[in-house]
Amino acid sequence: MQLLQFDAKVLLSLVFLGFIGLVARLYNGLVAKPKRLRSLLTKQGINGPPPTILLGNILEIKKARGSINPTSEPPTSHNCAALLFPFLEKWRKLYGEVFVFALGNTQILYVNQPDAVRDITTCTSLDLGKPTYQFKERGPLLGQGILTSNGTSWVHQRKIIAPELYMEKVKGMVNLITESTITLINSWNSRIEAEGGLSDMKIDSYIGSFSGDAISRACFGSNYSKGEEIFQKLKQIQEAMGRKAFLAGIPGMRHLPTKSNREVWALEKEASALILQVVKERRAAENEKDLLQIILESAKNSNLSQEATDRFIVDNCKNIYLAGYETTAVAATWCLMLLASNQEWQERVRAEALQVCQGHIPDADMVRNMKQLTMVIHESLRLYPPVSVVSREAFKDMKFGDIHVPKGINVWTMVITLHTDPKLWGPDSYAFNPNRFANGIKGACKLPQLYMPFGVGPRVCLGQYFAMVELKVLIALIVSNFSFSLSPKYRHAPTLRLVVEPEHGVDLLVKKL
Ligand code: HEM
Repeated sequence: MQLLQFDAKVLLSLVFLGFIGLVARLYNGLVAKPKRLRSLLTKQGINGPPPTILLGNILEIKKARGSINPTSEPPTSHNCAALLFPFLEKWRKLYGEVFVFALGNTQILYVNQPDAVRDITTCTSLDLGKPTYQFKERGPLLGQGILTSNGTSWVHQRKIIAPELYMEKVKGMVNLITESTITLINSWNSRIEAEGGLSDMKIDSYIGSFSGDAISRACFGSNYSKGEEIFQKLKQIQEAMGRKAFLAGIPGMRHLPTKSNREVWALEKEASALILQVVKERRAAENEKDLLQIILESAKNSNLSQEATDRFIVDNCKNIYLAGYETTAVAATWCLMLLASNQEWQERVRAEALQVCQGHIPDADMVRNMKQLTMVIHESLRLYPPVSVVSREAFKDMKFGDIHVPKGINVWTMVITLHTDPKLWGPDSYAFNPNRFANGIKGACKLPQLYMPFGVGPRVCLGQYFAMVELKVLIALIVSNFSFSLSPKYRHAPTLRLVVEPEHGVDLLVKKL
């Protein structure tokens, strides 16, 4: 009995120690392993001063992000890098434009040194590609479409999709985009009328619906309402994945049939089934020339098995949605926030839109002629770039200038930091001043290649023309129909989810003109 009691105590202690060990392992999995990183880099023979190896502690990062104090004042300084990445900004001041740190098991080379940024972002070697850890984490959401693939598979997909989003093709889509915008204008009109001429509204869901509608029309043509259903499913997958984010970081957890994993898998199945249903209907009709049709035809011509063809179609539809929906929606939302807090620019953009469009719905030529609006959009994308970090993984040892990039390391270029660096943009780099773009991007920045809201090089955004036209049509029609200012409800708190977005949304006081 005595022995048994002792055994029970020992057993309990062992269980307890095991539990502590497990917690420590999990925690350790979330923080850096500097020793391993140091030996990895020393083996690669890095020249010059040794890189700084830091403990990228996820808990510290979370704490720093949580300490942002939202304010109701209209923002006058827009230093998003300091708000969103305080730890990286601190290290940058201490260690310069190139250093190494680790985030969990991922080793990251921070590179914001201009020549190295140029060499890395424009590198055409297939040995430098999209980080593979992202596919693992976001597998159900992205699959293996153009956004996540590398090597010859990426080359193949890019060749098919890119020509469909060239400027010439996008010009033919202006009418689709105006249809989506008019839906938004009508719903704002009804709401303002119902609320007695002035509405205090959170604009995010309206802008999100606009962006989803526009991309649905471009992708699925006449089946766009089905496109919206698919798109709702993708949003649900994204939300469900957000809920299980913590567990997803634990090795092996992604594949276990936990409740949250099962939810994601079920949603993924439903989204795939919906996409394939549209494809089936389409095969019967075969008279459309939208993005889905192009993807379909190319899949048909590439001798893939039925299963591989289906996967190719489903993954690329998902990728185009995900690449094009939230990015454009937040870009438009930030731009409207900036116009609401800078009345002078709102009036300038309105005067230009009214003069260029003369009461007509904007067409491709009118869109091209709105110079003030282009300057405002450039400035808005400079201060609030939806994609704040561009990342790559080296698939073999590489060298850029005197920077050695060991195989397996991830390279981060901080777009958000480059966009507001006073050395590149002058002393007013944190201020909203669209005038800096009066002579184009070259006139605005000392090193114009470092202005990269759409990325640069071989993986530059395929949807940049489409996105610019969307933004221009939307803003031009909004300023032509309404005047708006920031609501007292607005709390300025940029936050980083998949993209840089307003944590509490954007509230505007909107009046009909
Ligand atoms: C304001 C809106 C947008 C912004 C700021 C944006 C930004 C970006 C950036 C920075 C990249 C490059 C990432 C890298 O180099 O790793 C990218 C890639 C991409 N974007 Fe966009 N994007 C926008 C809208 C769109 C739209 C509307 C579409 C589709 C219609 C789209 C489709 C894509 C695709 C397919 C890629 C992947 C290209 C590749 O990897 O080869 N984007 N985007």
